[in-house]
Amino acid sequence: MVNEKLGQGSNLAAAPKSEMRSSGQGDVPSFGTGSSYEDDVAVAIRAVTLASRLCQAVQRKLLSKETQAKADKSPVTVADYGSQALVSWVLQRESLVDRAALRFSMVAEEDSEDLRTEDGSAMLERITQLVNETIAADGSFGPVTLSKDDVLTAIDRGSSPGGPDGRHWVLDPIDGTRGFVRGDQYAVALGLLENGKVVAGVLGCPNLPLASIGPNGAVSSDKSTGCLFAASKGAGTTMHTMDGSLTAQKVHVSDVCDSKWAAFCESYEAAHSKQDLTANIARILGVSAPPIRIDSQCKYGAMARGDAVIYLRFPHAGYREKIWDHAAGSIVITEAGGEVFDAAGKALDFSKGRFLDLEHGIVATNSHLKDAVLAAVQTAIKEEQNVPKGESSSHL
Ligand SMILES: Nc1ncnc2c1ncn2[C@@H]1O[C@H](COP(=O)(O)O)[C@@H](OP(=O)(O)O)[C@H]1O
Ligand SMILES: [Mg+2]
Repeated sequence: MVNEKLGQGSNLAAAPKSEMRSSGQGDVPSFGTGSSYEDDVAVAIRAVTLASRLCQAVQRKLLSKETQAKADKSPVTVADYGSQALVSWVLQRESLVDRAALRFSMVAEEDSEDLRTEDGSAMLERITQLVNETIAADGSFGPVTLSKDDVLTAIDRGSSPGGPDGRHWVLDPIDGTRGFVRGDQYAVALGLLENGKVVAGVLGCPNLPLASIGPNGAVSSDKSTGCLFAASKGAGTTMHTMDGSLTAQKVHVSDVCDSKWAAFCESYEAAHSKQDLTANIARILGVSAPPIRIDSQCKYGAMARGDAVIYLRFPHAGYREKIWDHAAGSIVITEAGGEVFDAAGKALDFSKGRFLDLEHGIVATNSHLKDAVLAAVQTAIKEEQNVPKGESSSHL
């Protein structure tokens, strides 16, 4: 639900920080709410926008040689590394004039180990070229060229363990790698933790339609794509167009009170979330709309503007959630008026290091539906536990 205009935007990444702070007639919108994280959000928008451009360029000409398998078999692309290098480089660069310079810490998904091997050297070359092309095309950073070592160093700045104290940037350079490789949805997700709490978050969603992807969205004639969501504690959530061409708007979660009308979203990949369990939760709630299945934290962005009313995520046994998969997305939801919690109804705890420590599953919805959704989740989990192995609880 888009309900309030905030500021003008045209070229988010290209403007110097001083202009980003202004609310005057410059190219870039002020986040403009008097938030104490205004500067952090402005820098994060700049970093995420630049990284998203690199990802867009790679996705356009995705070549099979640009993917390689990680030890855990998930696909990793040149863009994953390039995105992390760029975000890290922008944050570090801005932090040099920032009071937090000495405490710079980033918890990020990738590390450079594979790139430091002989096999990784061609890929490192390509990443360095892409990073430099992206910086040059932006034009606002002056004549700067990163060496391969600079790129490796920037990537490895993401190795912080995080934890309960101090400030930590939390980055997923490409969330939804599978969607990215498939040519579908993905997000560049950057959050900021302060003493274990998420205080700011920016989600770049280059392929997300500006129009709703909810049950009624198909009627829109607006087929343009590319959204960026920005949130900080106490300041709400705004949606910007990725190219900055339209006015940034404040967004709010849906205020649907009857779960019968509440569309829900979930992972596209069945391997990431138990779709028989979520189907049963939907059945208990009386939801009739089919699930909206998309990759990445784009789900959080879409929900923050009301496309879906519920987000359900129930990984298969043994999976441990990482903080970068939810930090930015969770504040985008909570600042848009929603709630994010686990199957016990507890808020997510980002203070435990690189992993989330939670009671099975992640759920988001509005405050009207929290109790009903939580009750349905707990019922469905109990039913699932009573079902003999091999049978689906949704058939009960
Ligand atoms: N077996 C599994 N169960 C749950 N989540 C998984 C998973 N394997 C990978 N993931 C996580 O799911 C994320 C994508 O979320 P979604 O399913 O919402 O698109 C992945 O992010 P990356 O693509 O950044 O690795 C990864 O962290
Ligand atoms: Mg991820």
